[in-house]
Amino acid sequence: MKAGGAEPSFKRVLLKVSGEALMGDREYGLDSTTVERIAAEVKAVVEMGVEVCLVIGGGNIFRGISGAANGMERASADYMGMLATVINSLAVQNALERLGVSTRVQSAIPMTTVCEPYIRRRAVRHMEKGRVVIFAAGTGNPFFTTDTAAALRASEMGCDALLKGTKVDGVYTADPIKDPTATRYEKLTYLDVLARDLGVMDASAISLARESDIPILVFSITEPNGFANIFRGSGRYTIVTNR
Ligand SMILES: Nc1ncnc2c1ncn2[C@@H]1O[C@H](COP(=O)(O)OP(=O)(O)OP(=O)(O)O)[C@@H](O)[C@H]1O
Ligand SMILES: O=c1ccn([C@@H]2O[C@H](COP(=O)(O)O)[C@@H](O)[C@H]2O)c(=O)[nH]1
Repeated sequence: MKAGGAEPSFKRVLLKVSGEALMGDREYGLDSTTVERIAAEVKAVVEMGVEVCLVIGGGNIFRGISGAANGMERASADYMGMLATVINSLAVQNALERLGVSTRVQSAIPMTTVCEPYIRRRAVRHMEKGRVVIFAAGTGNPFFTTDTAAALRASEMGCDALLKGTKVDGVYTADPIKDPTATRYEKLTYLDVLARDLGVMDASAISLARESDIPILVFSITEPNGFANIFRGSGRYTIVTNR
């Protein structure tokens, strides 16, 4: 499947959805209309013949760093954040299955009465069978983020691209939500993102994607069809690669 006109074909991709994007206009938690819209876009992309796996953030429920700022031990707070991503993953799984999309949730923190534990070879097999695999609980380790989990799972699954769906439509010279004068890049290298300290994704995720040579496409998932349009050749995104 072609993405972005002149971009290479993507057969298997990992979509990272920020937790905050699942809030819609709410201040906290999940907006069911937004979850259903994103699920419908994932279904459309699967129907184009693309193998899709997902990592969902937890920022709409809990971030470890906020717990630590309020005096909690950081590792415990991070485990709470990881559990938040499991809640989001189950919500997205449910929305996909209501649309008839076959899915599996695999958690990096084993909770076998709720979902499968993460087993790499099993996840690959699910994807080969056309199932959407949702990787929950981040990396399973505190002090990391779901961006790093996304780069890790994309590497392990042999994905052709990591698509980061967030609230902004690409990478900017500064955070566009805080700085209205920030300008948008069309294309960057991993080293540019690291050297210019562009905060759209954490440095460990960028470094891992760089090592695995997996292009990162940053796009707005709050924009209707933001994800599906990338595969229709009409998507708006910033692409981060080695060159
Ligand atoms: N240079 C930059 N270019 C674009 N966005 C930036 C930049 N610097 C900071 N940002 C901010 O980074 C955010 C992307 O992170 P995002 O909100 O997706 O967080 P996350 O940790 O991936 O997910 P969650 O919402 O689950 O915490 C954007 O919404 C944007 O406001
Ligand atoms: O590998 C990981 C992934 C996540 N966490 C914790 O979860 C929250 C939510 O993830 P976001 O990436 O911020 O959406 C994060 O703030 C961490 O507290 C983790 O510890 N390890």
